[in-house]
Amino acid sequence: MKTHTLLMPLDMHLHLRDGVMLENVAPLSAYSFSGGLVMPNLVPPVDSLESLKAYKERIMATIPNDFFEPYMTLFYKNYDRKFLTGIAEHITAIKLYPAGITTNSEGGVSSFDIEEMRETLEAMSDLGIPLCVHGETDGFVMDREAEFMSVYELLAKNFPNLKIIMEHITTKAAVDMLDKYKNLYATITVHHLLLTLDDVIGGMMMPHNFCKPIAKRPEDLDALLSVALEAHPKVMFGSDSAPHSREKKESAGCAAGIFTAPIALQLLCEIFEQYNKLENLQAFVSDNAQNIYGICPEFKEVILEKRPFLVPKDYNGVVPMYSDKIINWAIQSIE
Ligand SMILES: NC(=O)N[C@@H](CC(=O)O)C(=O)O
Ligand SMILES: [Zn+2]
Ligand SMILES: [Zn+2]
Repeated sequence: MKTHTLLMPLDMHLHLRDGVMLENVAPLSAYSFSGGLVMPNLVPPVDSLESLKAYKERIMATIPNDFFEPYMTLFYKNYDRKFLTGIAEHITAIKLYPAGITTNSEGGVSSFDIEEMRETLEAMSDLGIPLCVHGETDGFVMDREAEFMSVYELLAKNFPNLKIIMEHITTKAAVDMLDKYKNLYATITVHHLLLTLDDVIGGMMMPHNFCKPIAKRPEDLDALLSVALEAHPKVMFGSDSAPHSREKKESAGCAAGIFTAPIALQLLCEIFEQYNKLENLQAFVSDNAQNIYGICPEFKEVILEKRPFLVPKDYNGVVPMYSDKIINWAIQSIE
């Protein structure tokens, strides 16, 4: 049987939620990943040292028997230097959301006035805290990410020593930015390596393929594949696994977010094998992130095997992408 081994897989964009949902999904990530960058968009957002520490403890309590590092993030506000100096050692990044643009982002940034942000972003540069960004404007839905490129350029030029991570990129426009500014990086999800808008609304409407940013055009998918399959050193895997209850997904007013954490590595193997690029998957799912963030995850070895795997209908009521469908790779063992 064909197998493929991955060492210390990392998921550098992960929603673990809170409460019962946290208890349900955190063990699924902890099973197959060494660590993940945990998003701060709880209600209310994680925006203080107290709430950050308490959230990390609640995460750790759900995974008593697994080695899994929750790399914590703080919800971006125009924090002052003193506050940032005190919190720097407790966080891996700060996550910026434009106000109202995605799930639980109401308290985000409503104006990208560089002068208003200068103190915070200069302090982050000096302290070596990366800035992760959900990069969408409030324009027409298919153009939101491309329109946001001017904001990335403004940030990259004004803060040349700030590491800026374009989160969950979905367009050729974003891919083209990677080689233009030395301080711009990106995460790519597994679903954006598989889906276009057709898979969301091209036939029957598919709520479990609906997320922000929405999947785009075939040429965008090709651009994402080109950098992911080569494991371009400035891109890394971030699932953006974003669980919502079945009720919130299968309803009028479907919540944005695709739940992929438990099937992400299997799907990545399938994609990379299909394009004969399995040898680059290790860099995409771990090595690049280690270099970009300067992190050293705990040892974990995940052996995957090529065999039909029926994706569960749901995980305690949370429906994954490709629910009840057969995919071609499965997890064989983990050490
Ligand atoms: N990606 C999504 O569609 N949803 C995410 C938020 C986000 O990452 O934008 C969520 O928290 O549900
Ligand atoms: Zn986002
Ligand atoms: Zn997200």
